[in-house]
Amino acid sequence: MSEPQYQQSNETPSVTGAMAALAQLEAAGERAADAPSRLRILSIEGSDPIGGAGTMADMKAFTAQGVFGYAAMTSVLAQNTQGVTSIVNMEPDFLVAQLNAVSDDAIIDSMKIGMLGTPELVEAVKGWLTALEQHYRDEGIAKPVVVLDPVMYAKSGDALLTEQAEQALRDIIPMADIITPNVPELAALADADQPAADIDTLESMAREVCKRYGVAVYAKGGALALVGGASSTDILAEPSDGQGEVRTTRIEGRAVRTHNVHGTGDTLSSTLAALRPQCDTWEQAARRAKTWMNGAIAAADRLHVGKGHGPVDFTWQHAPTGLRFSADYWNRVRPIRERIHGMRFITSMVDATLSLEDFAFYLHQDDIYLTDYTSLLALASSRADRLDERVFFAQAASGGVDSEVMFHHNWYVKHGFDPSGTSRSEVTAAYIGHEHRVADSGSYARLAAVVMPCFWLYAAMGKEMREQVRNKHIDVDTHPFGEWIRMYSDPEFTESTLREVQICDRLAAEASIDEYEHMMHAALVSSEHEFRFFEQGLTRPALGF
Ligand SMILES: Nc1ncnc2c1ncn2[C@@H]1O[C@H](COP(=O)(O)OP(=O)(O)O)[C@@H](O)[C@H]1O
Ligand SMILES: Cc1ncc(COP(=O)(O)OP(=O)(O)O)c(N)n1
Repeated sequence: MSEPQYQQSNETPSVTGAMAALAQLEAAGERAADAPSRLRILSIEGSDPIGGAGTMADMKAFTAQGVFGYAAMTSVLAQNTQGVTSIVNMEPDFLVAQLNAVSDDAIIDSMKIGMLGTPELVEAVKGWLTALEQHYRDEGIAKPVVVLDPVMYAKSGDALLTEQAEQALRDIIPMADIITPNVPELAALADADQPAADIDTLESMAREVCKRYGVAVYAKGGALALVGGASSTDILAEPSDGQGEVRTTRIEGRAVRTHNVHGTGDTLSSTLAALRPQCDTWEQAARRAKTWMNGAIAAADRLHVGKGHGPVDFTWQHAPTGLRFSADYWNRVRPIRERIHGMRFITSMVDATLSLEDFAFYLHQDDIYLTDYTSLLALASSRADRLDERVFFAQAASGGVDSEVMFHHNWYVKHGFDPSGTSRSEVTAAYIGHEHRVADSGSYARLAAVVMPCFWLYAAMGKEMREQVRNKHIDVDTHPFGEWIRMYSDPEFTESTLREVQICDRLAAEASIDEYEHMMHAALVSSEHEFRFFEQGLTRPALGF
């Protein structure tokens, strides 16, 4: 008997459909074995030794988008965040030699053309690009995407294009798939008297330039983001048919209040060049580029590069390097720390004017909180991936918290309070709720971070309050809240705090940027809850205490 044959006619449509789909997947798999793993994008640009604009920005933007970058340099600049001091333009033949070095050896999927400097350099690129496109047509190779950034000036006001080169630049524009002028460059291309001062004018200029040159225009509106409003909007204008009709789309983003925007235009253009081959439309590529750009600008202030307009952070999706999680947290939590240290509940504890009733209310809420906190420390122990950390959290859950609970109990007895029957306040419930939600994520790192402020903010406060009491020449042993202050300034508690912080640093160093930010968010929200927790001591709601 012969083997059964899989003949189409004998199978149901769903089976044949599945078989065809599987065959397609298998064929794609076979092809993938020969396909390049990365898109290959060329930057034709001038340099920037400070690393924020030009070739350097392009290379970093390419890497951030997961593509491989080639670079041919049109000019070498002495520039930094404060401006351009000197420019050496390449000999046109030498630029062509660089371009040929790339195109004779490798395939170019996409390119970003930026600063071209002189009419001769523009002509050199034009000649090389014409020959390349002809060669790709002859060989049946897909035409590379061409993004042309019509660089005319740096934000510092320095001219990056000679006057004579401007006409040559206009002549090369039709060779591009898209041009990416900023506000003044768009006005120059539209022959407008004034640069656009609002988004409607930017849109009509982009429409005009798109119509005039027959290419898509991505008008970068950074200059408008700086003049106010919460949003930063760019305009995408595309020829919508062959009859000169233009479709415009507003590409919206959040405005970032920063002066660190050196190289934003270069970076946006090279990001578009990297993303277009990965997207179906310019609009899709533009939205992805804008979103990424926004993250890079939002992280720019923390880079601390240069004295002028600093660059954006191309690596914003990576956890900070050289900056520990603990240092990052301590810096970011500063406003909350300052509010805690200056709040009346704390200052009146130090000068011993806090009423015993207010303190008793706070203490009892703390009792309620600690019950849950202990269970979270125990959970952290069970999740710990290292024995020493498992032991640390287990000990903190039993020994550490135990001493606080004992202190509370003794204090009630000494001062004649009976906390039984008091329920958890909304503030206490909210803090506990936050910690449990973070724990529910299942992440050990986030759990370690969410419980950290309860160690560190108390240790810092204990230390500072003890100093303040000493400065007032009050003996901490006779101070009405001295025992509480002593508990949190105790070397053993400080040591536990240090260990907990070290654990968070270790976990953060091994975390992805996403996990790092989750840890940071968990810790910062806990810190805000700490502030409210103290605050409720004075605003205490009636809970039957
Ligand atoms: N302060 C800002 N907040 C948000 N986005 C900005 C800001 N400044 C610039 N951008 C964005 O950066 C990109 C580059 O634009 P722009 O700064 O106008 O270019 P150029 O550097 O060529 O002047 C655009 O997407 C723009 O919207
Ligand atoms: C070599 C080089 N090319 C282009 C620019 C312009 O960069 P841009 O992104 O427009 O931002 P600013 O530098 O103007 O802030 C440049 N500066 N250098």
